[in-house]
Amino acid sequence: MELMRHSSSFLLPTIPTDGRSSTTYALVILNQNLPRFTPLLWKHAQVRLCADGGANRLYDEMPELFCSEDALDVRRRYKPDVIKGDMDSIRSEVLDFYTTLGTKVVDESHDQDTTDLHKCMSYICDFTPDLDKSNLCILVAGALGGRFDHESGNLNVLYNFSTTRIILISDDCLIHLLPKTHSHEIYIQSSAEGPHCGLIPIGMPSKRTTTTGLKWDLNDTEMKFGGLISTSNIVKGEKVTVQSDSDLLWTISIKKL
Ligand SMILES: Nc1ncnc2c1ncn2[C@@H]1O[C@H](COP(=O)(O)OP(=O)(O)OP(=O)(O)O)[C@@H](O)[C@H]1O
Ligand SMILES: Cc1ncc(C[n+]2csc(CCO)c2C)c(N)n1
Repeated sequence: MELMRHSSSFLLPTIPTDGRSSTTYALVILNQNLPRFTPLLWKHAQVRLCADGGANRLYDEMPELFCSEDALDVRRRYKPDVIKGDMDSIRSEVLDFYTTLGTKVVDESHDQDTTDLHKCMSYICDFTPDLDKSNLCILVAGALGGRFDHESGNLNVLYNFSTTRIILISDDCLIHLLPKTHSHEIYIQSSAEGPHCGLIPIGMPSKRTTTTGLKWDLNDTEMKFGGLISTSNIVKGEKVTVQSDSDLLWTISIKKL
């Protein structure tokens, strides 16, 4: 079975080069509290999108993260490449502001069956020919901690685009999918994340999951909703390994620095 490596290097000020081909990051900003480290994610990303009302968050909340600076200067500095969605949440002054700066706007108000995040994923996957997708990782800021229907829709996108690396991020934690097609090595950035973590079998039960590197490791253990799921687990060291017969969600806390 092929090995998949994971590392939250995007939480670090500079991404270490380890000899492997470097990751290309894309950033999607959602309509939910902007995580305090969004400027770091922005710096690492090569393409930046707002999902509809996510543009309001960028416009309103980015200046709050740079409170000693002029708000207009901050807004001009953080100009998204694309705003895409059904455009029922973005305010007209925000749309006008970014359109004038040259942001591309993709109005898909005709599609009322997919979420604005889903629309942004399709854009990154299908309409960014210049983006190197050989090692692409999509960071989604503001994906958790709000309405449960939206949170569930955001999780569903991990399954809709299960062959793409996607990381859902809030101020408190991150979540990504560990596909059953691979065994997984997760390198813990202990200055920025942990120790609390979880392995969640959403979608279907797992008959057998085996881990190393956790305080409560699983050893060919069954996990299912209605039975055992691994919450409030703790990472012990630098590396966690996971192998499972089911897709699992990996979640880990983000440290308040
Ligand atoms: N409260 C929330 N919690 C988590 N994610 C959210 C929340 N609100 C919005 N999002 C995410 O941000 C994206 C854009 O949000 P926006 O408010 O523009 O969506 P919407 O479809 O217009 O919402 P609504 O259901 O209120 O009409 C959504 O597709 C979703 O992924
Ligand atoms: C079964 C079903 N439930 C809800 C919606 C509504 N919906 C889902 S995504 C979306 C767009 C949000 O920007 C809307 C309105 C639907 N179409 N089908």
